Amino acid sequence: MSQTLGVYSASLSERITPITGAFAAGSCTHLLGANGAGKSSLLEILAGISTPDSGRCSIGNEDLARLSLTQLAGFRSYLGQHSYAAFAIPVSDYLRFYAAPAQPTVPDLLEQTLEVRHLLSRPITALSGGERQRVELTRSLLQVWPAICDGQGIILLDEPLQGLDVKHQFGFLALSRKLSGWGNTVVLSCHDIGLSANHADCVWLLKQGQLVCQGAPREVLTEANLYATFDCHFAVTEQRNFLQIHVCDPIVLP
Ligand SMILES: Nc1ncnc2c1ncn2[C@@H]1O[C@H](COP(=O)(O)OP(=O)(O)OP(=O)(O)O)[C@@H](O)[C@H]1O
Repeated sequence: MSQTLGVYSASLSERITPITGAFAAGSCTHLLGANGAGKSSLLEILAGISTPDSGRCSIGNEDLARLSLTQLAGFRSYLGQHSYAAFAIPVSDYLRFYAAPAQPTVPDLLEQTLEVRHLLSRPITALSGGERQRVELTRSLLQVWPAICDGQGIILLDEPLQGLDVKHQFGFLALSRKLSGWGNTVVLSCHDIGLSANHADCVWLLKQGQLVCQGAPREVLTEANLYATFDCHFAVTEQRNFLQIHVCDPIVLP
């Protein structure tokens, strides 16, 4: 089954107005927009956690609503913004609890990127914010790792970079591209426009629950589109094949 994700006129009361679009299998899409723009709400709809009031979602040729949670759990990972364990269990137990039966240990690729091995014996509640986020990212990918290895995974991540230091941010963005390169569908939300400009195959700009535009970063991340989305003036330049995006007009307080 191809794992292209589609939304057709999907809306969620006062959070998302009807949105239509597709996230291609094998692509890494970043959702960008101001606070409250609807990024988390859209991810919840795509994950099957929130049911749209109207419209529908599809995975390949299947209607998302027709898939059971057990079926989804085999290939779809979702990491919310506040997915934190509340109990002081060791990281190793936490990861083992969620891991796919066929992949009980952390694969080398995840370890190289997220570096959680030295944290395994520590209580999860005693980690720093960024360390916990690395454990949560590991957990969410470990859960569907066999499907990811087959290029059949759907990976939905709400602000995966939150709390990560620079090295782990870049490492994780490289990992996201690698996993989408294997055929998986990756959709994540991000607040760093400059990083998304250079690490996404596709970006969606959202504002007040609406899709402003979507497409390849170089086509979509124009000064006009960014102003329309964020109400800030941006300067977009290119250096050594990298897009550089800065706010160029400071917001003047009264
Ligand atoms: N559970 C909820 N019930 C009702 N409204 C909600 C709920 N969660 C979010 N909202 C509202 O829906 C709108 C979209 O919120 P959402 O969390 O999707 O935005 P976001 O783009 O992810 O924002 P942020 O960047 O701050 O995380 C906001 O107006 C928010 O107040």
